[in-house]
Amino acid sequence: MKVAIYGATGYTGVELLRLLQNHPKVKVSALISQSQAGKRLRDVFPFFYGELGNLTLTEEPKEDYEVAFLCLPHEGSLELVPKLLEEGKKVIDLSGAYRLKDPSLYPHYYSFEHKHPELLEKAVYGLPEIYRERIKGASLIANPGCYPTSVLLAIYPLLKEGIKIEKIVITSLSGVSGAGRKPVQHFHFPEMFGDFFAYSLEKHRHVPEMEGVIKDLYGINVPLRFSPIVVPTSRGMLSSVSVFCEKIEPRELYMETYREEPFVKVASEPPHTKWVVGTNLCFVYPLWDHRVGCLQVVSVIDNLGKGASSQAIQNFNLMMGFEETIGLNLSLNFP
Ligand SMILES: NC(=O)C1=CN([C@@H]2O[C@H](COP(=O)(O)OP(=O)(O)OC[C@H]3O[C@@H](n4cnc5c(N)ncnc54)[C@H](OP(=O)(O)O)[C@@H]3O)[C@@H](O)[C@H]2O)C=CC1
Ligand SMILES: CC(=O)N[C@@H](CCC(=O)OP(=O)(O)O)C(=O)O
Repeated sequence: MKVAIYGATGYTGVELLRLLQNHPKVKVSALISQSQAGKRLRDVFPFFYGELGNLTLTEEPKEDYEVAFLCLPHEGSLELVPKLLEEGKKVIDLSGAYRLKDPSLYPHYYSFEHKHPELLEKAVYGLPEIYRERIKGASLIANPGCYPTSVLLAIYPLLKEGIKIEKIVITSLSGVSGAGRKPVQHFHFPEMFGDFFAYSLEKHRHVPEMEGVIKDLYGINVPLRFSPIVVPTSRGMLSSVSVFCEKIEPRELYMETYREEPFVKVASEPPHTKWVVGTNLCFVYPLWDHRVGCLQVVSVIDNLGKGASSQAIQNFNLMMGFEETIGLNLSLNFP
């Protein structure tokens, strides 16, 4: 299966290439790059060698291919998706440009008018543990954001079971690679090293993304309080999700929900990000707090893995009718 990567030199693009190198059904046939066009991949990233390293980055694809992975800023994907679909390509978009169903949310949360609202209905939200069947028939996948992946997997058993929920309070910690490769002053090494801080407390585009899935599964809106925090590590994400809900004994429900899932594991102690970095795994750890009377769920993922590129490959496998786990049997670096 020939694939093209758009935005090949960004963080999610490079991670995708790292993983696709070992995918037995994939041949990367086009690497699209604006900033590095004309160079070989190995000239930009010496750790890619062999056939892949010798591929030249180009502004437009030179060879035909069947599936496009878009590792672009939201605005870039917004423009490109309709064109690729018209050409008959299947598209996996890692940006947020097609994640929300309601186009009227885009000006507020993304600062642009959505020019292709008809495609929002067509796009399938690519969280396999929830939408596996829809993904299999899709031609456009909106790959989820990293925070929503960690949070939705932490609460999915409750939504599926119809547990009565009053409100959800989320605190999520992310490594700096979540912000992408483009330099920004407050992520500059001397400022970020030894520092961590909350941001976007009043408005983050992942709130309507999570709310949309909750409404779809659960039928009603649930108030969400979301606090993202960036910490001075490169990769990894930990979400602590407090769910004010009817009293439950969560362990069996979580074990039952995820028993057959290859990538979601129920931990028996609070999980670490070092358990997942470099992999497509998510660990969830549910705990009923008898004192406050709420459920706390801690989840960990790699923001560039299950939060982006390896999840995109899981979606690709499903879309193409391959076994869901191929190319994703990944080992991590511990410690
Ligand atoms: N980082 C993360 O943890 C996650 C990111 N995402 C989403 O995935 C997408 C890619 O993210 P990520 O790889 O981190 O981003 P990066 O900033 O690291 O890379 C994006 C790449 O897109 C290309 N590009 C094309 N046009 C532009 C432009 N106008 N401005 C900047 N870059 C441009 C560039 O590559 P080139 O020059 O080669 O064309 C750039 O390196 C984004 O939409 C992001 O929101 C989703 C989940 C997690
Ligand atoms: C640390 C950091 O800045 N993280 C990013 C999340 C990246 C991600 O998942 O995002 P998209 O929705 O952009 O695809 C942020 O909060 O904007």
